Amino acid sequence: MTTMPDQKLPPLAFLGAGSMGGAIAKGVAGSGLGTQITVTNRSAARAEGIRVPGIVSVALEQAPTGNQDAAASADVVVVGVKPAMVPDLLREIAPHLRPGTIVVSIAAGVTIATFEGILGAGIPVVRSMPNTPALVGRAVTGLAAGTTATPADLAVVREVFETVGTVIEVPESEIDALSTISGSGPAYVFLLIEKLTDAAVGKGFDRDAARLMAEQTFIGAAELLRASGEDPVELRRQVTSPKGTTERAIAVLEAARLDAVFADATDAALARARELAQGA
Ligand SMILES: NC(=O)C1=CN([C@@H]2O[C@H](COP(=O)(O)OP(=O)(O)OC[C@H]3O[C@@H](n4cnc5c(N)ncnc54)[C@H](OP(=O)(O)O)[C@@H]3O)[C@@H](O)[C@H]2O)C=CC1
Ligand SMILES: O=C(O)[C@@H]1CCC=N1
Repeated sequence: MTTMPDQKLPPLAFLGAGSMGGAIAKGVAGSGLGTQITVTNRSAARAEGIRVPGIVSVALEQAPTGNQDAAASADVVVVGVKPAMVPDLLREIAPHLRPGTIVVSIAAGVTIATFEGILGAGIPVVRSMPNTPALVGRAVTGLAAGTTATPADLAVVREVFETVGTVIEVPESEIDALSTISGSGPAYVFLLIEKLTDAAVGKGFDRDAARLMAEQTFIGAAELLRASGEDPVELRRQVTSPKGTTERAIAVLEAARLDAVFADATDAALARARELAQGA
């Protein structure tokens, strides 16, 4: 480790600055914990979008050895490209990693065995599954240690992800299932907001008013859940006046078997993670 005395985190490299890699990098940079963060990205346009204080952003269009250089100078390298691109990227950086450099996966489906098979025994691997609220310090990240990652390696990666939210350590066998809940979860929430907004438009509100009602209701409910520490079942009960209006709406939602819908949706995500593991 080459952590400077005034730095809380080791030097980090993020290879691939898309929705997820970019959100973590920006979230870590915004956390105020001084560290060296290098981010690479294939296109200059997206590299430009990540050029914020605390981040050195490198576009491969302009610096073709950017991944190799970033990998060589970091203690923790986060691989942020699409699952299908992971093997090629690992083969590209493997000769340039210093022994002991921790390589962190954020890729859906791709196994630790795939990482370790390409990187070799001297490179500890940690598999993670974050989510995009990392950008605002509210991620949920699952972490699973590879076969040669030590507790100290895992602790370093935990520290990085704790700067952008909550960390849950799980065995690798549970990472895909966790991904179907928290990895994909923000998309489910945004879909529900979209649908509630559409319902408001259907009641005659203009789209701006509809969005305000739907979005602020979600944000307010989430904040109430967080601040109260109450069970969501109890908070729902408090809204649902006996013989009132909410009771009727909830009855319709329950009749639509939301439990089965969510079970099916998360099963579909799990099946896709297993396809991705096969390189599909
Ligand atoms: N999106 C999410 O909510 C989550 C995503 N993940 C995982 O994160 C990974 C990335 O997904 P996501 O962020 O959605 O995808 P994006 O397409 O948004 O990001 C991938 C980024 O990688 C860049 N890139 C492609 N090839 C290279 C390369 N060789 N070197 C450097 N950069 C490269 C792309 O650049 P350009 O577009 O400029 O060509 C792009 O900006 C995936 O493995 C996914 O499974 C995990 C949890 C949640
Ligand atoms: O959709 C995906 O494949 C990634 C993994 C979890 C969230 N986004």
